Amino acid sequence: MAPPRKSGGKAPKTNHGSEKNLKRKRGEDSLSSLIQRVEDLDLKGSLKNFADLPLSDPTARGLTASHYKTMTDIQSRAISHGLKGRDILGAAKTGSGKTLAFIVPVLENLYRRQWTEYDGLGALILSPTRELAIQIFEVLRKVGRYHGFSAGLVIGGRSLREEQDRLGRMNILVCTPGRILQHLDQTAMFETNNLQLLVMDEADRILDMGFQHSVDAIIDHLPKERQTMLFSATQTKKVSDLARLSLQEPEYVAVHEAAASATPTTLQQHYVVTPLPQKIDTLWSFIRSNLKSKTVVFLSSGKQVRFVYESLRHLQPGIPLMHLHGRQKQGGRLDITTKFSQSQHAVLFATDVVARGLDFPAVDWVIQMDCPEDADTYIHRVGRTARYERVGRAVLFLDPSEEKGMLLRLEQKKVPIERINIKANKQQSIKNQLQNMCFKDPELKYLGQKAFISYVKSIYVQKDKEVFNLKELPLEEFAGSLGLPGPPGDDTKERKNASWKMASMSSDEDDSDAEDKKDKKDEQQVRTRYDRMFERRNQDVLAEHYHKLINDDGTIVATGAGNGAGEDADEDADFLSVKRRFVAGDAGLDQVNSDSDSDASVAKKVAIDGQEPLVIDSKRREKLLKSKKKLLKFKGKGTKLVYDDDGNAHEMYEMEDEEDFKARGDAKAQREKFLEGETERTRQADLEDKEVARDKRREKKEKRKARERALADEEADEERGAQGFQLPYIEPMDLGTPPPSDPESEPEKDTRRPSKKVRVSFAEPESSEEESTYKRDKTKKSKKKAEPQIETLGDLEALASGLLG
Ligand SMILES: Nc1ncnc2c1ncn2[C@@H]1O[C@H](COP(=O)(O)OP(=O)(O)OP(=O)(O)O)[C@@H](O)[C@H]1O
Repeated sequence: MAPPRKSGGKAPKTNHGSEKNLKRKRGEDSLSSLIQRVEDLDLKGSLKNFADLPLSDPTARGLTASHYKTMTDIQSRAISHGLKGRDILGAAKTGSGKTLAFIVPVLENLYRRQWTEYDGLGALILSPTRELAIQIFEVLRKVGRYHGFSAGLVIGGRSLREEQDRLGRMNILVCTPGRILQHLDQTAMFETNNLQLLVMDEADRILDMGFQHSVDAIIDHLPKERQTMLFSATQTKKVSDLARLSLQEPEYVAVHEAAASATPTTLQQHYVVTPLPQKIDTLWSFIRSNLKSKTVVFLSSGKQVRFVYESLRHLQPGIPLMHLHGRQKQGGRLDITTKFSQSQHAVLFATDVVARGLDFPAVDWVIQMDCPEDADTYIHRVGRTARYERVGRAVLFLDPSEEKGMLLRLEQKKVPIERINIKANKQQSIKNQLQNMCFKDPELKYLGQKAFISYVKSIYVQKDKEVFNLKELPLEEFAGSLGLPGPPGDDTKERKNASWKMASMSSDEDDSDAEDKKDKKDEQQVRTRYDRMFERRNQDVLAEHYHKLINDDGTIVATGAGNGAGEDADEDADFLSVKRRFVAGDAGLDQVNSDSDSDASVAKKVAIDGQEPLVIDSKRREKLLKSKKKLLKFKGKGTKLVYDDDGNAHEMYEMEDEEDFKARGDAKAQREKFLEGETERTRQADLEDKEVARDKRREKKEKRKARERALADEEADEERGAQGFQLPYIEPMDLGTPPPSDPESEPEKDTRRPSKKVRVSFAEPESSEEESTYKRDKTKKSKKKAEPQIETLGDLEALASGLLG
């Protein structure tokens, strides 16, 4: 931040000028000395503290203010290379401080180039998830607070247009691949020609198949001559990846390569062998015995997460439960992330959307209820605990069929893990409660069915068949453990129970069979409200889907909807496909509105006014039949009627009686009189129309003027904001600001630059009081800067939007 200007009388012009020159000279000297120190930096030497590094004053102050003093291993090794502009492949254990290892070089390398907003985008930092991007942005904001760069967070969730307007002014962007690609393709003002640094956090994830297309397209937009830094706990060294990124003799900085384990030494890792049908009981028992802990539970899909969260929530374990998966709305995801971060005791059920990079403070346990797809995913998941020298514990649940294969994979990756057993007296079964709940609550049962199917699919699509073997899994018992009467679509099981029988009235049954109809009628009489709900909700729907998935012989068939484990794509559309069926009869329109419990999935015929019946075989058609307007087209043209004073209806143009007509006089005279009357009526109508048109023109003009006035006001506001008087997160600053402790040495403003250009900084907004003083007197500058009140990620989002503003 620029130090306060001296108040008081004006200094003589000549003195002022020479003072400025002096300051500029000092600034230039300190910059060239910094550049020299970086050149002289010995890459082999091991530095311990940030203070040992050749860093600019704003970065050094940012680090101190954020309480970073001693460097971690990866920081002391990677930052030196980064400062020298080398390409880096950085690999270090989870929670070991990789974020700072790239943030510091980003800030420093732009600083030494004296980067300003006129130079455009200088650094692009890519993250695979929005949550991680926000976290990186927060670190950047904290450490870079004394710099004058503009920084933005581009992760979607707001309109493209809003972001477009601000993107052109950014020096550093933290973003997710999809969103930035959208801008690169569509935002005219967004130039990357000048880009100096590209960073990929969780690089192996960004470079994998899921992001391949986006990343390749992004790289196409970037200049080849740039510094590239890739970081991950499980780093890629694939030559093909390095070629894709045009890395130039990258420095492989792998801190844990020589270490005995790939995971933090402060992390205790265990596994329990718990057959698939007992997993949920084991989880419940674990939660009940750890009510004073903070735990993350990983599951393989969003549907699993939802079901486990909802069902355990109903059972009220005595600790707050939260859930997070990719299909949730952005705002909700951020709220949960913040809430869990701030919680002391809580359980978060999550998919791998939180497996990488997220730095939740003080997590005690990581439970992997569903086996991770590979050892790398395991390492990232357990990395949510035991971060930066803290202790933590992790437990992996393995079905007996997964034990051998998974342990081998973990051993190959140097993950030390030991078996533990569950104390028999602590194990509780919630099977009966779940069955009860699913019976009473069709929504929950529906979630259970979806969870079951998504789990089966996730196992089926796993690549590592030595670990995942669907045939070995007791699926029937697994369904039972979720509170389901059997695997969705398993008719034999359901037929055992009379109350479930109606559920098997699937689309395969022949309605023309009179016997069958009678049976159904009888059964209908004993059906309960729940029975009807079950039929309506899910049995048929999921049964069909499940049949598509599983052949008669029990083997799995490819459905084309094979999503990867952990993928949360909603297949509801598939589930809800309804077979065409017709019911005889010509029920009236009312039938559409009647209770559709028993035949929601069955097509109906509806006759309208004796016309050819319409077949209702889809929701869309049923909706159509409820729309009066749309139905008109089936009703034929109406006739316009006029009513006399007695309320009798008449045709519009009824023929008059001839005698009556003659009695009124000569036909010619009558015609002329009629014409005269009509001419006068038309003239009057014309006058009225003109009046209305005039009013409309006037109104339009007034609106236009109001718009122009508002625009002019806005421009004036912007103008004021551009001078640092109004917009909250914008403040004019100089690059290369020397320490404020020495106000004399502040380099002068670069007078070559136009004075009204916007400079966006990491600096926090002034307090409102200070701000108003600031506005009143342009010459007085607030001496003190308020610390930002960033308590939640929501605040951070707001700040990010501010920075983008
Ligand atoms: N030099 C340091 N001194 C003190 N704390 C630090 C230091 N560097 C990082 N930390 C803290 O360590 C924690 C983990 O850092 P960070 O998130 O950068 O780890 P990471 O290596 O990126 O982890 P992951 O592999 O899970 O992404 C953070 O809370 C961070 O504030």
